[in-house]
Amino acid sequence: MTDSPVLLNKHEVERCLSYEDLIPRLESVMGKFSKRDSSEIIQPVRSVVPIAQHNGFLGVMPAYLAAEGILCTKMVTFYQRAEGSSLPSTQATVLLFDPEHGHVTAIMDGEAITAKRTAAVSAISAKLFMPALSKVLCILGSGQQARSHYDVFTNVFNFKEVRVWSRRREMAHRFVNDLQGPVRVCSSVKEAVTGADVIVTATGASEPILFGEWVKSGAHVAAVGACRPDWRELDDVLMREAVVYVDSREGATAESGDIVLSGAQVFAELGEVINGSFPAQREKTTVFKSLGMGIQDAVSAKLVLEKWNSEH
Ligand SMILES: NC(=O)C1=CN([C@@H]2O[C@H](COP(=O)(O)OP(=O)(O)OC[C@H]3O[C@@H](n4cnc5c(N)ncnc54)[C@H](O)[C@@H]3O)[C@@H](O)[C@H]2O)C=CC1
Ligand SMILES: O=C(O)C1=NCCCC1
Repeated sequence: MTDSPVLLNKHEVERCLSYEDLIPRLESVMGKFSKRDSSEIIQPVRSVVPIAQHNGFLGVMPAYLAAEGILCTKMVTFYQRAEGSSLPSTQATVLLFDPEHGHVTAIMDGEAITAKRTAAVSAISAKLFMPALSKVLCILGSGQQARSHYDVFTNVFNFKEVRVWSRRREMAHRFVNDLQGPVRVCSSVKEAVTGADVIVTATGASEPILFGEWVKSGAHVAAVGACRPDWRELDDVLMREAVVYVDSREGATAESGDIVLSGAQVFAELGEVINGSFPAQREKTTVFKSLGMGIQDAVSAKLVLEKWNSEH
């Protein structure tokens, strides 16, 4: 008879997951993933089931990390909601298994994991690719990802100015009112991104909202939205002129409209830069196209369980 799985809600998961612990684990696992050693890591591309009647998708994201003894899957739904809807667009549950015997050891909220690990990975990309002496951060969008990106970027870096743009100005003001530090609300994407050193795109857009002609040469773009092969956040000019990094080449080819439809070449995976097999071209305009990976959820969930176990 095995023990019942530990059940952790969003509040507990949030409390048990710090960026300080998360960032080094994500760097390590993404470096290992990019070595493509299947005796160490197995992570297929996400399976996606469209729910066309309701503008949604179900994604299933399994991963096995043999050396760390982590067997995990996340189930995530993402829905294109009407502006101002009280329901989150991204909802998720993460299961951890005992890899030796196959039973479930923990069932936890995946919303907090998704928000934090995605923002932490973008922060890793910024650490590698943003211009030296970056002063201005710009966030496009005002939802869950915008908030987690604001939290980690202002924690890890020292920006002099933070700007936010959201489709409805009122939502940008609501976002800013919840924060401690000063943030400038901008009325257009062009105004928000002009002169910015780092731009985070975290919207539900399916057509380009960020145009290369507005982006300062040498800026770094962490592109988090547009996770379907026919969705875009960035235009062709930006995609073709920038040096493009991705989290996973297979994921990007299967899921990123910004890459597939622009015909942009992927220069390297983030893990390949972490490993030293490809350079970080910090002096050029760079795009990190993030789609999200099961291994990121797996190491995050393990951290949460370790912390929780240490307290009980
Ligand atoms: N790369 C990754 O690992 C992950 C990516 N995502 C993606 O990140 C994006 C943001 O996710 P959440 O913050 O959870 O969603 P959310 O619903 O909390 O926020 C979405 C934001 O996008 C804005 N928006 C929606 N449609 C828009 C449009 N057509 N044009 C401009 N702005 C628009 C909304 O006003 C809101 O500010 C989504 O595309 C989601 O699929 C989410 C989780 C992980
Ligand atoms: O990695 C994830 O988790 C997600 N990626 C894209 C969209 C929703 C969730």
